[in-house]
Amino acid sequence: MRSSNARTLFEKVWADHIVRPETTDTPAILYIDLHLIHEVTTPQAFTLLRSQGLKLRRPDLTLGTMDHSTPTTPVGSLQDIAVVAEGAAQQVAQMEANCREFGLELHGFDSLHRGIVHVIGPELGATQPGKTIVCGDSHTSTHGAFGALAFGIGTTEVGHVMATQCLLQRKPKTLQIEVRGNLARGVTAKDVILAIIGQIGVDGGTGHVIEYRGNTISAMDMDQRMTVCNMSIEAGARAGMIAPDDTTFEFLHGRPRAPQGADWERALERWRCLPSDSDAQFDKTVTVDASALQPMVTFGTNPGMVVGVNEPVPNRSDAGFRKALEYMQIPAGKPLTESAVDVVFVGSCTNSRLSDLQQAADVLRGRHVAKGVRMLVVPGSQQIKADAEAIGLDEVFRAAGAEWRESGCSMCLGMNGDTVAPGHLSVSTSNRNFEGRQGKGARTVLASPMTAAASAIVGRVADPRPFL
Ligand SMILES: CC(C)[C@H](C(=O)O)[C@@H](O)C(=O)O
Ligand code: SF4
Repeated sequence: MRSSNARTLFEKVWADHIVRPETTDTPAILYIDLHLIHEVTTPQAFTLLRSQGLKLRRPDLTLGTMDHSTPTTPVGSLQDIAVVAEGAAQQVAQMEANCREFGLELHGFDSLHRGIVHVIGPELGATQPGKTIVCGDSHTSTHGAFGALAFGIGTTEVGHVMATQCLLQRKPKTLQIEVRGNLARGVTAKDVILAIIGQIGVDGGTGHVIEYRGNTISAMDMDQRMTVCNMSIEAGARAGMIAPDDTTFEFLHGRPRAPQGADWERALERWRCLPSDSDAQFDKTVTVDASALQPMVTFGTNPGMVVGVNEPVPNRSDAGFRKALEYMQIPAGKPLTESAVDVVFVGSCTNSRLSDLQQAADVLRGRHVAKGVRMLVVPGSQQIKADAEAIGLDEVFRAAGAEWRESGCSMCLGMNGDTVAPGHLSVSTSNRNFEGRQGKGARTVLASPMTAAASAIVGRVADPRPFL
């Protein structure tokens, strides 16, 4: 039976945070529970605050890290960063100074919790169900895996949130993506989200907040759910969300910023009310059969240009498609397994958590990276680095001939000096394969950690399943 007040997860979180409702003339004013900040998109906002003599409205709801411009080779001090990349050094020093001046918590160089902003929020337990979370970064959608409404904002909006803890927003529409079926061995959350983007297109989610549902999603652990939500933005969506459940609660329990004791019990009560009502209506519905999926790889210059690793690259005559294949130097009609690989990158906010590293290590254990291939493994946070080292993953990577690095965004976008050379082909576990994303003229194939590791061994894009 339909009841008129049935609501989706998104609608519940939205309604809980309305300070002033939307009208035809004005967007809604939305209260923000957590503002994550990093060194790239904050300098202008701090300058604005300073020039207007403003303080942060809620420094206690603001959490900073440095990730994009930080070196992944060990450095002794801030000064050493200049050696890596000059602009980067300035950004990092400025972030330190700004956070000190405004009294903000920053996970700087010495912090065990420094790492990619979308990795440390969940790791600290700051990311929680039902929260509104923003950051001047498009992959803020990652935090939606916990049933939070989380999205990227522009630099001007970063300033608004700093000054007011609020944001002007138009209410997006809702899109449910129902993913059903058990994943075959060697097929991961990364393959699921790449397949979804392949199916609905890079603008398939435009104007919508996606809720991922179905038994494939509920069977996923939090790392996998984060991988899925992370790439919502690559389907054009405003945000991606997954209903919180026991998997979510177990992940959060006991983390430093999660509620404790009686507060935890009260939080659980609230969180259990968040999932979409059974008769809630979505503006749009898409169904995906995940049981038939194979490992996916991108062949073009957007994440929607994707095929199964053994499938031939499709042939289309439109100019955009031709241009993408030309840039990628990938022929239509042949599978990517014929393409030679120069670089393999395991990392980024999509796939740099412990289980991702474990999957790559499982493929590499006792094997070696092919001659001429450079493989870089970059954990998402210093905590993940420590956890990985505690179980010997660093040794597996080093023994295989891969480089084991400090945490950060690294080669995902190459702001810190970790780049792919012009013309080189990189198999990357990151989320964007745009022209020049990993370096000028670099060619990027997006894939799962297992596919990336298998490709490193073979020296061509490779199906990981024979290595499992
Ligand atoms: C630098 C930052 C603004 C950017 C983003 O918003 O996503 C980056 O993280 C990216 O992945 O391209
Ligand atoms: S890892 Fe990549 S996608 Fe994620 S925040 Fe950093 S640059 Fe952006």
